[in-house]
This record gives sequence, structure tokens and C-alpha cells, in this order.
Amino acid sequence: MQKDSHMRTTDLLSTLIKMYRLLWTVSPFGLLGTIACRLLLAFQSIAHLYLISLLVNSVSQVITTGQPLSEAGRIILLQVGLSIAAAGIQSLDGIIMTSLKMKAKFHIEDRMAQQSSRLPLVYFDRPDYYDSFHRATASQNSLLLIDASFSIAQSLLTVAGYFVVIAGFHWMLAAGLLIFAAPSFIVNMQLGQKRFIQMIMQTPVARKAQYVFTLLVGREAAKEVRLFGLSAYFIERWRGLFWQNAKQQVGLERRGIALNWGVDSLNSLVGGALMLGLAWLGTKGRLTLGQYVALTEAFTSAKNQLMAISSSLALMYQNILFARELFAFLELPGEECPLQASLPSGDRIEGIIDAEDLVFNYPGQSNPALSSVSFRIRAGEKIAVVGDNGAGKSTLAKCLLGLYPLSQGAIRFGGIDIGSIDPNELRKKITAVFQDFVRYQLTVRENIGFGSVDRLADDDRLEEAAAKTGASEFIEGLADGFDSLLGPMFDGGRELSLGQWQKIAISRAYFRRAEVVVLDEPTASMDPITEAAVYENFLHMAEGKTTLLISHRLGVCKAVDRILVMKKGRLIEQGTHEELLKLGGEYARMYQIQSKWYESTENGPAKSGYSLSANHA
Ligand SMILES: Nc1ncnc2c1ncn2[C@@H]1O[C@H](COP(=O)(O)OP(=O)(O)OP(=O)(O)O)[C@@H](O)[C@H]1O
Repeated sequence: MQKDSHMRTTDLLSTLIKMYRLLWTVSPFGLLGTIACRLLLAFQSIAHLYLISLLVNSVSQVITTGQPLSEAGRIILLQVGLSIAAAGIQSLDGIIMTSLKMKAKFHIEDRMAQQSSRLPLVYFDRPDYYDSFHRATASQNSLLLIDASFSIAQSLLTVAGYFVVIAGFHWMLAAGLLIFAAPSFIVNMQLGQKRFIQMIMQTPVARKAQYVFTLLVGREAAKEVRLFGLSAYFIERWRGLFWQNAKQQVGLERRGIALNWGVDSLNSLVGGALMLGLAWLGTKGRLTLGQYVALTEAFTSAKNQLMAISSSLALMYQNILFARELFAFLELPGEECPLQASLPSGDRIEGIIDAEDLVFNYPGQSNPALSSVSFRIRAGEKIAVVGDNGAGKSTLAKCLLGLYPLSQGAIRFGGIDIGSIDPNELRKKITAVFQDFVRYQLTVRENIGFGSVDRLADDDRLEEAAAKTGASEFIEGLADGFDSLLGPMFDGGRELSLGQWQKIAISRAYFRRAEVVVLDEPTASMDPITEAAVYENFLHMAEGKTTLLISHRLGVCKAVDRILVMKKGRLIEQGTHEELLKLGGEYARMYQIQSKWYESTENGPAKSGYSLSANHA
């Protein structure tokens, strides 16, 4: 991700070309239309100047020689016609530009959304991804680049016309005109670059301020913010972060304003000298009155246009730098799709899942989350993965799902390395429920049907998936059944309990009807009876499928074929429930500790009637 804030001219040009290619892609007619309008407007300015000179000469003839007014009248009529045409072209340009910019905005946002979904999951664990995304979003302002570049082209054409007119009288006048542009150009370009560098440097603080602000206004932290009385703390924190950046921005703008004031003063001095020069030429009889007026007008307009060009150039430069961030984000390498090998055709992943010497490091972490993990799972086998918090169970599941690229080692499905399988093909055959599953603030149909999005209209399949987890019980009570909106975020949405959301999430996994099923502790919020029922249903549903079950409830381990015990990223034991108890190692220790919670007390019954609980060994 780009951190270098300086740019070579070739980079500037290539970014500008990319932006114009993008505009050409979204609307060739819009681009050509606006170029045509700007050309016409530039010629209109020069024609206007020419007509002024004719008019002043004609009027002075009327005054000095008493000629009829008809010649001047014709020129005035032409001027009026020209002004009406110019206003029309300007309006047309406004319409074309609005549509062109909207199409470009859509195209950029669409590509950003597609790009984000193509990026490997591992990017989402990297702060620099979020910095880059933040800047790419801000750089959607790079659309201002379009305005700025068109304005510059139009102004340059106009100024070129003025320049020819002025140089026709005296080259020194034309040279004087250039002196106007130089200081303002240099100051504004530097300002543009400084603004960009500032934005790069400020991104982490800006993101943190945004995060703290979201904690204050969002739903996720609303309960805890109130319970722990955190609002004053977070407001104070947000204020500090906000002003940390704002003070630097105000400082830079102040310096910019002061410099521009200096440049303007210099320009006024040069302007005065040039006006004096014109008056001198007039006294020497080298200018007619019309020429004098036209030159003064040309000079004033050219000066204004040059000032506008230099600030537009600065804006363009700054926005090219922003646009570079946007293109850098859009060009981040996506998930590789090698298509060198495909999974066996048909519904089943045949054969063994083979994990060999797996090593995985999270970005920026020195300790591997998985080290030297090797095991084999036969097709249709049910495996439980157990271990302490942070042992590496979820990481292992994500690697098996092909969501994280391994640092070392290989995972093979039916003998094929998953690194060489098209990720989309692989994921069609796998289903999973994660600990942090998503609560889509959409309908029940979508929440379950997203398991296989092309089957959203399949009511029988939806009913079956909902029945498997017991979700049908509360779905039947909802006013619009499967079309009821869930969650409190939108009008008419119905919030569910966490346990009910979990049932929906597991139904989504059922709905996929995949060959390999991964459940990563999805039942944590269910009541014990429901949890037991969900596991029993799950194991029944998973009959014949390869199943990986991550759970802290060791009771469930008796119902699986084999248990993998993880500790500190390593696979330390594996075997059946009985084998591991006999081994007397880590599993036996964990099982004993958990059993104590379920043992009967002298005065009462067992604390849980949970059929898969540990005390029923
Ligand atoms: N996104 C991440 N970035 C960096 N480190 C991570 C990330 N996710 C997990 N880890 C680290 O990797 C290690 C393994 O985490 P993992 O989530 O796989 O453990 P787990 O066995 O599933 O734990 P739990 O039972 O608490 O869910 C932990 O040390 C954790 O701190």
C-alpha cells in the first residue's frame, strides 16, 4: 500500500491518464461532449475580446467622424448572440458534467466494493489496509480532478488566444503576463503537495477519531458505554484526536493564505507596471482607443485566467495524488484464482483432507498462530477440535477453509493442494458457522438463504434448514414468516435473542448442503437443552459429511470419531474420547475440570440435564 508521498512527473501523467481512461470507460460521449463545450467556451472568450476591440473602434468613429451607429449595432447584436450561445453551452456543459461525475462516482464505488470483496481475508487483519481504504474513500474527491483539468484546458486555450493578441503589440507585455503565473503556480503546487502529505500522515489519527466516534454513536458499544459511563471519556478522546489533526490543517492553511497574499501583492505590482506600459504605448500613438481597451481587457482577463490556472493546477496536482491512492487500492492484488487444478466433479470432495506441517503467522505477529500442525481427516469423519483460548482452533478452521494463505506447509483436499483450487469452487463444497457470525439486518429468507444465494426462492429448502436448528419455532411467530425483516436497524425489523440469531446462522450453513462442515463454537449463547438438540441435529445432518467441530464443551467429543487437541498453536494430542482419557494428558485434564461443574451435589441433582455434557462419560 502506497506510503510514498512524492511523485515523479511520469507517475503524475500515468495517474492522469488512468483517470481519463476511467472517464472514457464510464461515458465516452460525456467526455467528448464536455471537451467540445470547453473548446467552444474558450473560442467564445477570444471572439468576445475581438468584438470588444471592434466595438470600441466603431464607437470612437461614431464620436469623432459622426458615422451612423449601424456598424456598432451589428457588433452589439453579435455580442449578445455570443453571450446567449455561451450561456447555453455552459448550461449544457453543466448537465453533461453532472451526469459524467455521477457515472464516474458510481464506477469508482462499484469497483471499490468489488475490489474489497476480492481481497484475501488476511488484508482485514492489517491496519495499513484500513488506512489505504480510508484514503481511497477520501480520494473519491479526486473527481474534482476532472473539473480542475477541464478548467485548466479551457483557461489555457483562452490565455493562449490572449497571449497571441498581447504579444502582437509587444513581446514584453506577453513576458510580463507569464511573470503573473510563476509565483502563484509554485506556491499553490507546493501547497497541494503539503496537503497531500498531511493527509497521509494524518490517516491513522483520522481513523482512530472515526472509530471512537462510532463507539459513541453506534449500536455495538451503546450498552457498555452507558453501563460503564464511558461517554465522557470517549468524547474527550475524540475531541483530542479531532483537534490533533485539525490544528495541523489550520496551520498549513494559514501558511498557504499568507504566501498567497504575498504572491497577490507581487502580482499587483507587476500589473501596475504593465498598465503603465500600455498607457505609455497609447501616448506614443501606437495604440488606437479600441486596441487600448481590448488590450487592457485581455490583460486583466488573462491575469485572472492565469491565477485560476495556477490554483486549478494545484488542485489538480493534489487530486492526482489522491487519485493515485484510489488506483493503488483498486490495484491491490486480489485473491489468486489459479485454476490449475479443480476438485473432482460431482457433489463430494472425495478422499482425505490432509494437513501437512501447517505454519501460519498473522501479519505483524512474530509468534505463529499455528506451528507444525499435521493430521488427516477421512471423508465423512467427524472431528472435534478442542483446546484453551488462543490455542489456534479458529485459525486452523480458517486455514482449512482456504481463507488464510499458509506461511508454510500444505492442505490437500482429495490429494489436491487447496492453494491450486479456485477459491470459489472450493467454498461451494464447504460450509461454516463462525463464532462472530453476521447478523444481517435483512429478511429471514436472506439470512438463511445466503448459504446458497442462488436458491433464495426455494421455500422447501429454507423450511428444512430452519427446522434442523429449531429456528422454525420463532420464525412461525413472525408476521411475515421468511420475509420478516430482522434486526433493529431498519423500520419494521424484529430483533432476535443471541441464541435465536445463532440458530439462524446455523440454518444458513445447513442451507448450503456442503460436503465439509465447520462449526466454530456457534452454540455459546444457546440454552443447554437447545444446544444439545442443535448438536444432535447437526451430527445427524452431517451424517456422511466431513465435519469439524470446534467446541469448549467437551461433552460433544463423545459423539465424534476423533478429537484434535490444540495448545499454543500446536497439535499436541489426537484420538477418540476414550483413548485420550486413557492417555491422561491435556484432554483428560480439561475433561476432569469440566466434569466437576456437572457432578451431582450431595443435596441435589446434577446441575444440567444436558445429554452431551461431560458427566455422561
Ligand atoms: N486477526 C488476528 N490477528 C492477529 N492475531 C490473531 C488474530 N486472530 C487470532 N490471533 C492470535 O492467534 C492465536 C490463535 O487464535 P485463535 O482465534 O485461532 O484461537 P482459538 O483457539 O480459536 O481461541 P478461542 O477458543 O478463544 O476462540 C491467538 O494467540 C490470537 O491472539
